[in-house]
Amino acid sequence: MSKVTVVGAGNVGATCANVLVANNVADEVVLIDIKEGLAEGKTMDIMQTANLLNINTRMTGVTNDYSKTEGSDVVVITSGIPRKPGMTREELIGVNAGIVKSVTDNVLKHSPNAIIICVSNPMDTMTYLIHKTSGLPKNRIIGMGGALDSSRFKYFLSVALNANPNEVDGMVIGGHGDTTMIPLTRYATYRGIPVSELLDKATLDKVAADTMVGGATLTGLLGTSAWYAPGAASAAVVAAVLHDQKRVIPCSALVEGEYGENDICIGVPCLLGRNGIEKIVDVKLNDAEKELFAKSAAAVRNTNGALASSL
Ligand SMILES: NC(=O)c1ccc[n+]([C@@H]2O[C@H](COP(=O)([O-])OP(=O)(O)OC[C@H]3O[C@@H](n4cnc5c(N)ncnc54)[C@H](O)[C@@H]3O)[C@@H](O)[C@H]2O)c1
Ligand SMILES: O=C(O)C[C@H](O)C(=O)O
Repeated sequence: MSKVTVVGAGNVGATCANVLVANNVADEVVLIDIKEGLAEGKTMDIMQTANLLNINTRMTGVTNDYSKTEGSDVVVITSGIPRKPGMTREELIGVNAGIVKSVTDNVLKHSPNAIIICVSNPMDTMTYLIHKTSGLPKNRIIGMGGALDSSRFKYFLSVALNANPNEVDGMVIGGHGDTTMIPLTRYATYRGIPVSELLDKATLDKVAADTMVGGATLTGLLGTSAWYAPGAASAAVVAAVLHDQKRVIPCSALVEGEYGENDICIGVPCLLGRNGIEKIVDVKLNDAEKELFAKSAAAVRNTNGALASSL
C-alpha cells in the first residue's frame, strides 16, 4: 500500500493531487488544508472524475486533521502564499517560513518515515529550513523546482525548434529564482543533436531568458503564480520516488561539497528512487557555468540569511 499526502489544497496542491490520482500513482492520496472544507471539496470534485478517467486511487480530503495522513510514504508541501505580479518569490519568506515549519512538524508526527517534497516558495530556502529544523537525513528532503524549470526550458526549446516537446532534452540547475536559474543550454539536445547546431545564439539566449522568468511571466498573465506545470512537476517527482524510477531530475538538495558548495539547498541533478535523493549527479560545468553556479549559490545563501528568526 502506498500513500501520499499533499499539504495545501490550493492551485498547486490540488493539481498535484489530481495528476497523482488521474495516473494512479499511489494507492491512497490525502489532501489536507487549513481552510475549512477546501480539501474535502476539491477531493469530491476530483473523485467525481473517477469513472470518467478510470481512477483506482482512494482519495481523502481533510481540514487540518493530520491523523488522516498517518503512515504516508511521501508528503508534498505546497502550503503557503503564492506571489502576485511584480513580486519576487523571496518576498514570500516571512509568511511561508512559519507555515512550512509548522506543517513539517505536524507531518512528521504522523509519518516519521516519509520523504518530504517541498514546493512552497522561496523553495530552496524552505527546503533548507526543513533540513535545519526536522533532523531528517538529507536524502529524504527534496525541493521541487528544477523539474518545473527544466520542463519550461524544454517547452521554450520545442517552440523555437517547432518540435515535439517530448523529443527535446535539457536541464535547469541552480536556484529556483528569476535570476538564479541556470538553463544548461550547452547540454540541451533535440533527438540527441545539440540544440546549438540547430538554433542561433540569439534564439538560444532568448529561450534561456524566457525560462528563467517563466514563473514571473505566468504570474503577470494569471494574477497569481502558475499551477498546472508546477502540480504536474511535483507529481512527477512523487512518482520517481514512489516507483523507484531512478530518474535524474534536477531538484533542490543539500550540497556538501558537490558543485563546490556547502550548507545550502540548491538545484542539482538528482538520481531519485525509493530512498529519495539517492545520488547527486556530477555534470561537468565549464568555467562560465561554474561562475553562474557560484553566483546562484551566493544569492540562495543570502536569502537563507532571512531565516535566522525561524531556526
Ligand atoms: N517550487 C515551485 O516550483 C513552485 C511552483 C508553483 C508554486 N509554488 C509555491 O507553492 C505555494 C502554493 O502556491 P498555490 O498557487 O497553490 O497557492 P494557493 O494560495 O492556491 O494555495 C495555498 C494553500 O495553502 C493553504 N495553507 C496555508 N497555510 C496552511 C497550513 N498551515 N496548513 C495547510 N494548508 C495551508 C491555503 O489555505 C491554500 O489553500 C506558493 O508558495 C507558491 O509560491 C512553488
Ligand atoms: O513563479 C512563482 O512564484 C511560482 C513558481 O515558483 C513557478 O515557477 O511557477
